[in-house]
Amino acid sequence: MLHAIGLMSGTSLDGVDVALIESDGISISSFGPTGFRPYDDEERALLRRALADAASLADRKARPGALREAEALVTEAHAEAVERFLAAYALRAREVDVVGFHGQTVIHRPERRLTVQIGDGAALARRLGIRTVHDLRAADVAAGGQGAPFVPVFHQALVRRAGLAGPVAVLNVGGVANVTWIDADAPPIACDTGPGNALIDDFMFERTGAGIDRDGAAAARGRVDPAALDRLMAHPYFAQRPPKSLDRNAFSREAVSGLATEDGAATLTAFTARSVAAIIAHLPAAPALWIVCGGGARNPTLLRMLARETGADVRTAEDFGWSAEALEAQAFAFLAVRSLAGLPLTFPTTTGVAEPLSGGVLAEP
Ligand SMILES: Nc1ncnc2c1ncn2[C@@H]1O[C@H](COP(=O)(O)OP(=O)(O)OP(=O)(O)O)[C@@H](O)[C@H]1O
Ligand SMILES: CC(=O)N[C@H]1[C@@H]2OC[C@@H](O2)[C@@H](O)[C@@H]1O[C@H](C)C(=O)O
Repeated sequence: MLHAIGLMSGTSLDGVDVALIESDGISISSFGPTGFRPYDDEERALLRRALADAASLADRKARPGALREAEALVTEAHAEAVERFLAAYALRAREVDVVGFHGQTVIHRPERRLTVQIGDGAALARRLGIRTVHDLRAADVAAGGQGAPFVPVFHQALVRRAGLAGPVAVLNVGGVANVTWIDADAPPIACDTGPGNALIDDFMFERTGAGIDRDGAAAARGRVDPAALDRLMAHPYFAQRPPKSLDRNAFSREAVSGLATEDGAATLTAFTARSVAAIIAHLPAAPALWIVCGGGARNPTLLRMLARETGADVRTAEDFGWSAEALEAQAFAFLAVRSLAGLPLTFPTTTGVAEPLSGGVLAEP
């Protein structure tokens, strides 16, 4: 068993999640503490500029425009996050066997065999004095895979550890939503389902300056506009069979631009719920249980809409003693251990690679 720290900075641009686990990459022997290092408004603005400057990237090593400055910020923020975490829990770097460093996705175009997560893994390893596995998505995309989602193999370990009979769906609602369908020991089936919180966050940022509909309060007061929801659901992505994945900015919120803020929030929240339910038609069997993780698990309005749209039992990661917020960081700790062991990170049924494939680049301190 190794002590591994996982680091995730996701598409919501809210900050760096940190988690410590003990695992051999197959089972999880213990969950350690978790941490979070938020981005401040200035850092988030720089990351948004970097996302915009990355839209035209063709060379995954190029760092035009704000990307070089943003990569330095991402590396520094992750280093600070780990250093504060170690200090908070009186841990020493030599007690950590490996760090799994996802970095910050700035562009994801698997159809062009291009995915870029900024963050300097070699610099982070040197700064922390800990072996660091980074650039975890590159091998999958280079092999023709979707390059996402990567959490399914960890979801499967969680479901197995909880002794849950399948079929169970584990749904991560981050900026983008992704689902893992798990039944017994069959390979997990997974894909991005559609929008998670990103459209809601961006809409609320535009209308109120706060990049969140906290507790789904605005959506709860609003009314879903059926015509706008139908327009949103007409996107061809929902008819595609898995494996499939998304860039954060894959969907437009133009359909709700004419709605009042609360009705727009309600309609975008319903869009997330209905697009999640649309994946059921592409699964071997409808899950009777959905376990929601990611920040969206904190949105009761979304959870209510998910239960209505799926017709299933919708619970949260916390209901099972998991950490909704830190689960992705835990996953990248698990994936880093698997990378060191040469175990597969992705599968034909999760990203569409031809064979189970390992990945990640190891940087020694
Ligand atoms: N109390 C809350 N009420 C409503 N939404 C919330 C709440 N707390 C968090 N969120 C949502 O969760 C988001 C952060 O979730 P999370 O950290 O899972 O995203 P992420 O990991 O960056 O995304 P991704 O998994 O796509 O990379 C916030 O941007 C916000 O939209
Ligand atoms: C390219 C990329 O960073 N994709 C993210 C994004 O955020 C959620 C969803 O889209 C998922 O596909 C993925 O992250 C999670 C951690 C994953 O790979 O499982």
